[in-house]
Amino acid sequence: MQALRFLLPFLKPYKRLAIGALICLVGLVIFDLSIPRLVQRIIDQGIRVHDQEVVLYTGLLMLCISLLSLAMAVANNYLSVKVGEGVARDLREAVFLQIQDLSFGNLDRMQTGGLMVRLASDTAAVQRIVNISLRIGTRAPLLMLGSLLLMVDTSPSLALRLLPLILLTLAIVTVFMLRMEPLFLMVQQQFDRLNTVLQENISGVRLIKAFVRADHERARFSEVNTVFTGYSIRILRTISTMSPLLTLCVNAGIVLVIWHGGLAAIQGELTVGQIVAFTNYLLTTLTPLAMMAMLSNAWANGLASIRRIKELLETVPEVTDMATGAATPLSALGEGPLGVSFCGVSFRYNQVDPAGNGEKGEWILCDIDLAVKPGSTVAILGATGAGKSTLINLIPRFYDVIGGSILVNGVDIRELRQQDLRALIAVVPQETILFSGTVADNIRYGKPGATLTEVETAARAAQAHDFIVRLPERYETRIEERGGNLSGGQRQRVAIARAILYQPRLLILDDSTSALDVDTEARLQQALTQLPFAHTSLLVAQRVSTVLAADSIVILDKGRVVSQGSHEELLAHCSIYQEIYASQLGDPELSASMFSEAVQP
Ligand SMILES: Nc1ncnc2c1ncn2[C@@H]1O[C@H](COP(=O)(O)OP(=O)(O)OP(=O)(O)O)[C@@H](O)[C@H]1O
Repeated sequence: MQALRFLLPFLKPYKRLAIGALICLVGLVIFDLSIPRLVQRIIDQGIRVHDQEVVLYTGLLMLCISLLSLAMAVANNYLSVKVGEGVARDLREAVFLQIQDLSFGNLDRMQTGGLMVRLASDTAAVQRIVNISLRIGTRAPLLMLGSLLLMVDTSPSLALRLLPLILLTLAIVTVFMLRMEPLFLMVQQQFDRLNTVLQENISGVRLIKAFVRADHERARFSEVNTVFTGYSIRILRTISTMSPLLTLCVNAGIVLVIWHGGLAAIQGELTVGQIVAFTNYLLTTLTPLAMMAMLSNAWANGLASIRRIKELLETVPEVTDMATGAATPLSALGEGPLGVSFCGVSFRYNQVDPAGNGEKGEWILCDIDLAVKPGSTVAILGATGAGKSTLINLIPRFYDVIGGSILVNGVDIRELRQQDLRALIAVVPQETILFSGTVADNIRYGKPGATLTEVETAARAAQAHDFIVRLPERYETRIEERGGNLSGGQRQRVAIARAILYQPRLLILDDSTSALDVDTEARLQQALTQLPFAHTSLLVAQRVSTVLAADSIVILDKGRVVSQGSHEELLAHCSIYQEIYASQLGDPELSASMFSEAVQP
């Protein structure tokens, strides 16, 4: 019932088509049920009394009904397929949009494989269930009910004798359906796992080869595959036990009808036509029951899919906007580069524990106070795992702070609509993401209307132009999936060009120059200071060379700000900075010249 309630809004736009399909179906059932009655008439009022006219006219009537049945069946199929496809398309879109709407925190807990299954297989399973419901799924119970009534009408005493057998068949089907539902659910879960492993293997195939882990991955896949196959076999075994049992019930029914009916006919209580009609009605009672049991596969599958889609669509994004109208308008931020203030910010992942077992993540950021002046360049330096990416991910509200607040130009970011806030910021993430398409398309991603000159200017600033013009088709060269035909450093520069072209008021580079050589990085840093639009820059880095030219460097250690100042101030007073500096660039004295080179315009 819950599943139906969930599906109703998706069915609403196709109400007329669905009603049309059901009307055809009712017509079809009426025609189906009329045939045995006409057969009875041919036998009793035609063949038995040698009345050719009755045989001829009734035969013709049956032919007309068959043709009408055919037309109804075609119309019913056409309409139900349209409804099923339409509902599936709308569901796919809803799932897709929901995935887009979910916050990073929600997505962290969902596996990509599972989401792909939701989008592809689950929506297809719902399409099947809608399609089936408008066809055989409704036709079968209607036929059964009609046949039962007509059996009683034909011979109440014979119908009464057959009642135990019909109830037994119903019980068998119910037991099998109940047994199969959890099995189908398990099959779907295993299918999710199978997809996840497969997807990880496809995306990580280079790594697997490099570490010679093919055997390990084969074993992992084989394990999931075996479990999946095991459940599938259990389902097939259950179905193959049920089929002969149902056939036995149908055959037993026919024997009972012929036996009791035959005796009644000898005593003149029943006609031959009535026995034939009764046998037909018995078949149209029991056969749909068997069909429904077979369809229980699709039903259970579809219901499990609906449950999973429902769960996904009902997931509340962890980061939400204030109610419409209550959000602060962007105009409150004024013009020009953004200033960012962290006021006592604390954060941990898994603050919302989906399992409800009270386990929450460790604190990743503790009591961060930090001010980034508008128009300045601030670098965040720290060891791996210090919380640098986490810190900058809080600014565009990829995650919401748990303690404290973040202000942008004096406005708490939670008062801004996520879309508005993000439109002011360009983030170059640590892991470069490129889409398949041309180099120019990728650079234009945030500003689709940009001219080629604008694209080139951004690429020059990102130190990408030189390598792009050496590509076979320059800016029109196609980038393969995930940038497979570019080097790591080239990918990073395309991603930086994309952010520059966007002309954000706050530019965040999350360790996105890590694959560049020191010279290229220095040129890039230089170019970033001369961008033709007013902006604030936040640079996350592990390398000291990346942060030398920043106005201010923040040292983050184990989620806390341990020091902040210019390169010279930190070199003089901050022991962690001195250590990082010495480990990466050697003797501070010797490297002083490098610093002056980096900051020279
Ligand atoms: N999505 C996540 N879910 C749970 N924990 C996370 C997540 N992302 C990061 N962490 C944890 O948060 C801590 C800080 O990670 P973060 O990526 O912010 O560090 P970082 O300083 O940027 O490190 P690196 O320089 O290696 O990128 C790590 O212990 C990491 O395991």
